[in-house]
Amino acid sequence: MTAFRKPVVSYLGPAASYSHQAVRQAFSESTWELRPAVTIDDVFDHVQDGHATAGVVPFENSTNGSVVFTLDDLADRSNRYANITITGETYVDVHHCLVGHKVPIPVLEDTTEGSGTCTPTATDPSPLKPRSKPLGSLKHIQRLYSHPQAFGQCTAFISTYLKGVEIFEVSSTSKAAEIVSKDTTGTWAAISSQLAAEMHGLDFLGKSIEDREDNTTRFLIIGTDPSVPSNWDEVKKSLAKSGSKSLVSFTVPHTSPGALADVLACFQAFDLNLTSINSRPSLVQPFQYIFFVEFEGHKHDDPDGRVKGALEKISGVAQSWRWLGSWQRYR
Ligand SMILES: O=C(O)C(=O)C[C@]1(C(=O)O)C=C[C@@H](O)C=C1
Repeated sequence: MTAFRKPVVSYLGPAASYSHQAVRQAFSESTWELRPAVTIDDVFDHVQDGHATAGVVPFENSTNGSVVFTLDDLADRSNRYANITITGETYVDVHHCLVGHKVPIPVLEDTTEGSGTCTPTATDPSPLKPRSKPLGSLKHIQRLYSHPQAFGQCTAFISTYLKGVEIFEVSSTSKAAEIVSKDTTGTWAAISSQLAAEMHGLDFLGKSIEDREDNTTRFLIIGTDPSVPSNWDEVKKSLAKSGSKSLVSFTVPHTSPGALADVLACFQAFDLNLTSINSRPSLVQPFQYIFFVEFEGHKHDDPDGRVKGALEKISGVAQSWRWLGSWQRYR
């Protein structure tokens, strides 16, 4: 008798990362094996090479913008991820904690919190006010670990209460908590989820330290099978209710004026509403770009042929282009 093996979905780990929350939201552990990967590149590799059926990767954050690691993999400059397509999306509300070790014996005169006001500078004349205060002294903190996206989401708290602290960018927020749990000096701290702190037995030095209360990250679900699913009729009903989105990447001839506008006009010509535009360097020539356009519409659920029409028109004006997927929208 052969044991039933669950299909694998890969995500940026270790456990208790925000990607872990996203994958648990979108995939049931009763039918899927949720497997942590070390980097976003690894998630793409595992899916492309068939070691995972699906992957979950962060795409954009409402406070700090695009996740460039994911865009770079989608740009696929060396044709490593030729079979990857986007099949879905999910959103996670992101509330960061500052975690580490409390000062063992608080110093009497150390009230630490300060005024909670950043000093205005020439480059930032009206700095953001942090939303929350530290839960105790931070004077002992010398190192701060987190994922670059998380640093970008907590700028007011960091610049107000952790000025001068050395910053260490690591592969995920849960990795940061894991690193800090091994600190024997008591002077390191991490920005991570509450769950990661609890998992590693760390103290809470701050809660809700993100700049904005509505801080949300959108994750994409990736796979390698662009064909229509077997339960297509059911899927179509959901698409009709919530709508759908598609993503294309393209390059344009950089010497011809208006080339980018020509591609954008293809969407306008077929009345397709754009939902996001991004770009990443092509790495072919300095200051040439790969563009990403996300729009409302689905390649396989396109009764009036608008998506088909736009894609055909794009192939006539772009230097190169690629459909990266169509999926049900959640927001
Ligand atoms: O570091 C994590 O916990 C992640 O899952 C990555 C990530 C990201 O890259 O955006 C996910 C959500 C938050 O925006 C911060 C970090």
